[in-house]
Amino acid sequence: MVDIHVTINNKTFATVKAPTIADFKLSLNSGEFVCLVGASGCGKTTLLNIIADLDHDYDGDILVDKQHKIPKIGYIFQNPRLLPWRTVRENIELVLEDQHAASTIDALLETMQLTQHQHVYADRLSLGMSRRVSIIRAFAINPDILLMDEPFVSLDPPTARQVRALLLQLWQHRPHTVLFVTHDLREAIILADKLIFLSATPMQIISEISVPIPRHERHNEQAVETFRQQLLNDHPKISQLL
Ligand SMILES: Nc1ncnc2c1ncn2[C@@H]1O[C@H](COP(=O)(O)OP(=O)(O)OP(=O)(O)O)[C@@H](O)[C@H]1O
Repeated sequence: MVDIHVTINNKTFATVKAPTIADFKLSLNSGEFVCLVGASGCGKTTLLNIIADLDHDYDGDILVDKQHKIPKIGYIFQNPRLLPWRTVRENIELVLEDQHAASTIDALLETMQLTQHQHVYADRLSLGMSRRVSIIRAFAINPDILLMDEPFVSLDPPTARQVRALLLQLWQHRPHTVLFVTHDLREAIILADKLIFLSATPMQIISEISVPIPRHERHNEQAVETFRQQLLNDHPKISQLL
């Protein structure tokens, strides 16, 4: 686990006049679960792509434990991106080379309740199962940081609840620094240590708020709802982002 400091002085796409991101600083403490909440199109995916080193065309830098280096990234997209002609286990094996891979995969499959499905081809899985496989794949490489771009969007509510709970279980067994993008404030409150609310054009941080609800009470819908209402009352700008 590592601390990550992101500075983006300016990110402007060639075809767009105004900067998409400007004067932006974000610090992620080692092992912290941070949720980014911002309106559609404000620049969240652009930020994740810069951190993942998929986009170099910006003015700024990324520091990993105070050094200039590219963090090892686990990137979980909305689309699970599994190879349909490979089984669950084979899709995970693709990202792991070391000799301890088998026991690592066994443990991850068990935590994500996929042991019985490990030999099923990926195109036979439900969306919720595919998302669980993509989460395993990202954790399996033991990344410095996990980037998650709305990974539970379009799941029905009970499946989203189940996958969220399994993700948290996995994260608590194997703590990682996580940057998680969502439009769903309830989801953000359930998952995050810290919420970061973002403005658009250019994308900047409006507020950073720690979630005071203890982890063992996050399943309590009333506690989550009370905090959500309090946030919306205390920070009227937040409701405009959702
Ligand atoms: N390759 C590109 N070329 C030009 N403009 C782009 C490019 N990629 C993104 N943009 C623009 O940058 C802005 C931010 O896009 P981005 O996808 O990062 O937003 P987002 O916050 O992730 O949106 P959403 O929540 O809808 O996924 C948008 O106005 C988008 O049109």
